[in-house]
Amino acid sequence: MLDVKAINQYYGGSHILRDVSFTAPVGECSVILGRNGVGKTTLLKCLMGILPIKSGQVVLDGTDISKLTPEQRVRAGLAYVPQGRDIFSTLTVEENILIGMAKFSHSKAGRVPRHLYDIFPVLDEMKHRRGGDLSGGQQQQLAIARALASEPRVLILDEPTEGIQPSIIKDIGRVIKDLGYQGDMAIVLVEQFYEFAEELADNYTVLSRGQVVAQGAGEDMANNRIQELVAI
Ligand SMILES: Nc1ncnc2c1ncn2[C@@H]1O[C@H](COP(=O)(O)OP(=O)(O)OP(=O)(O)O)[C@@H](O)[C@H]1O
Repeated sequence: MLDVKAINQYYGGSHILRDVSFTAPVGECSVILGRNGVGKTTLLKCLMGILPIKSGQVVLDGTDISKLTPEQRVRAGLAYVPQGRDIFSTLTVEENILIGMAKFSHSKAGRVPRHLYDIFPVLDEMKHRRGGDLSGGQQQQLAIARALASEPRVLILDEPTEGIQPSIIKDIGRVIKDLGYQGDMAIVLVEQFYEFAEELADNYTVLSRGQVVAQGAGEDMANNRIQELVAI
């Protein structure tokens, strides 16, 4: 379980995140919603240690990881699929996935586990192609496979549907749902595509101007009119 406790973050003098707290239980998809610029990506970067926090705590399975470097957090069990995907375009699909396994010993880190290609068959077909030659949707699948290759306890996804065609959005939704059902990782999903978020959410947190303004169970999102809070 990931426990985020009263995080505060600043860019220079601008107070971007204000006492943001939420819990992401294992086996659940925890959705973070909010309009453009409210601080969602900043929050994820703080969870990963890419940006420092001024105060608050990030607690993974009871251990405070707030002071760890991003690399140490990956070793501790966090995996991050950034907005824009950050695929290495000159490396092959297989090499991109292997980068996600860098935390493992040499013997294990050299081969892509079969189940990742079973989850994303298109990556198996294209494993010798360069990452840069893939479509946007295929790159998103590759970025998720690379994150899963580290066998995370917490999978953190920043807008995985952005710029992706509907058929691949469906595939990605199915994968996220299945990962939740497996029950061995917590999923944190930042998403602007409301219907996709509502479909997957076990619980939700809405941010506005860096603050939590609504929180609850995914099944209550419609009744609580959450879409109105995030409509652009
Ligand atoms: N490096 C930076 N320096 C200064 N301000 C920044 C920086 N990065 C982001 N900001 C500002 O911080 C605020 C939060 O940005 P952030 O990218 O976290 O929002 P977001 O909710 O993820 O938005 P989007 O949905 O557009 O990705 C915005 O006002 C943004 O302009």
